[in-house]
Amino acid sequence: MIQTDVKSLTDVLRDAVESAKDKQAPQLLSYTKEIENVDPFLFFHQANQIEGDRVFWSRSEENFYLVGAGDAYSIASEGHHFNDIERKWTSLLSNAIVQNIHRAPGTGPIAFGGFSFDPKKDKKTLWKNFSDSQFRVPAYLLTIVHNRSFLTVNIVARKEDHPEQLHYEIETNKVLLTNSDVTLPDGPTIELKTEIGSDCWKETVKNATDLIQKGFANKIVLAREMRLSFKNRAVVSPVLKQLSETQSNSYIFAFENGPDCFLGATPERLVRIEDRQLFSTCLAGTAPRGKTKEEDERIGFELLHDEKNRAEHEFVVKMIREAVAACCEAIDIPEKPRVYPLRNLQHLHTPVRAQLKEGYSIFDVIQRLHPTPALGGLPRDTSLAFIRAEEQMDRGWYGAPIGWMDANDNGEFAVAIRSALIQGKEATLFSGCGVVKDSTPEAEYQETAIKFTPMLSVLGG
Ligand SMILES: C=C(O[C@H]1C=CC=C(C(=O)O)[C@@H]1O)C(=O)O
Ligand SMILES: [Mg+2]
Repeated sequence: MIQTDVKSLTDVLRDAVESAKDKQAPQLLSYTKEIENVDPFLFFHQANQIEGDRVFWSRSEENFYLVGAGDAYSIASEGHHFNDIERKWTSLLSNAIVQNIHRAPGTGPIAFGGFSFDPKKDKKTLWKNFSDSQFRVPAYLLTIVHNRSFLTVNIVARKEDHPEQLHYEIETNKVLLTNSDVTLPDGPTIELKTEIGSDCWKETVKNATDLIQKGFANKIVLAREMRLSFKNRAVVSPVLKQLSETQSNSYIFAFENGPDCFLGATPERLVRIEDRQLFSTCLAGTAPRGKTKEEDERIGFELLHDEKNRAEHEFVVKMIREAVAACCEAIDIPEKPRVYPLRNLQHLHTPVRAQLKEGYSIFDVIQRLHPTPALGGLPRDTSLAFIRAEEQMDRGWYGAPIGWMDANDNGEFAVAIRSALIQGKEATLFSGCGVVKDSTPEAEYQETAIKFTPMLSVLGG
């Protein structure tokens, strides 16, 4: 990576085109500048007018936002080729010209993307626009961090490009993206709501429970779908804004691929790496929220002491502890979970902290962690084989890692649950639950019903 001194955009564009000519190969240029504060939802909305797809990421408690417009560069593959993606990303960075004096997290060149849950599952047309592994470097990236806004322009310059022309395009797009004189349209209105294969799903839960009781597995996570039809094409920007306003303690994310947009509000962090510190989360075990403070506290207390939910949770802690031990030191995991409240439900939660050992990257951690028994089960192979064979749906990107990484080895991935795939006038919502020996189909059905609500409520439900 060539870090340039402070130069004007015109000058670095000229450098990039010259370099493309010298190398006879495209040259990635990344140029970051602090800008006036911008509303991230308006930026996302306006990004619809820029060629290419959009991405969104936020953690509202931390006032951290990443909003990407257009693709400067993409890396995609069928299958989970973690090493291959990492190699391509590292090689792209090593040849990039970067001007980023601020070096704030999430600024400069970032790769934003995700994975499918299980590349070995038969694919359904629902997910036809998504690859098993797919990352993009947004052409325009808004980063809001510590109450400051930054705009990074990532551009692949080619030998035949004219620096002045590129400059003109960038300036025009910048004006468009940061235009604050727009209002967000309304969210969608539902015409039809269908839960897919509920009876069959309950049957599968029963089969999984039987298998567990016979000792073939400890835990199997099973998911189901709900389909919505809207009156008009759903616009994503107001949905993201509403998610952000209603779902605290969550990551709000969106990844667009042509006419489709996968989005959600997930409470589950898979891994965050910051200055080689690793943070992960064990999240499993669920109960509803109470209507009054007393009822809420009673339900939370019962959840903490409930044998079935504690078992569901412990399988996750055990596996994450082992996975993290393989690539970290100074591991810190509390003995007991605590209650993690969300708007519509509460979970058992155990935070994980560790120090990533030299020679390991965020991809090494993802590869070891995915899928945790919060989405797959235990043992991993047995549960995945069961899901592959018995689950009636294609999870696609639901339940899989989604997130970003920057040029300084920092990054963060969440597990894409509480999510939906919006496709024009339709949306598919996903919800799953951990089946253990004491599970009953009806209780698991109710649990998955509550897990639809974060998405359903912002989609007009
Ligand atoms: C699989 C989902 O949730 C997981 C995460 C937290 C709690 C879970 C549970 O209690 O079953 C699930 O393992 C989902 O929301 O679709
Ligand atoms: Mg559960």
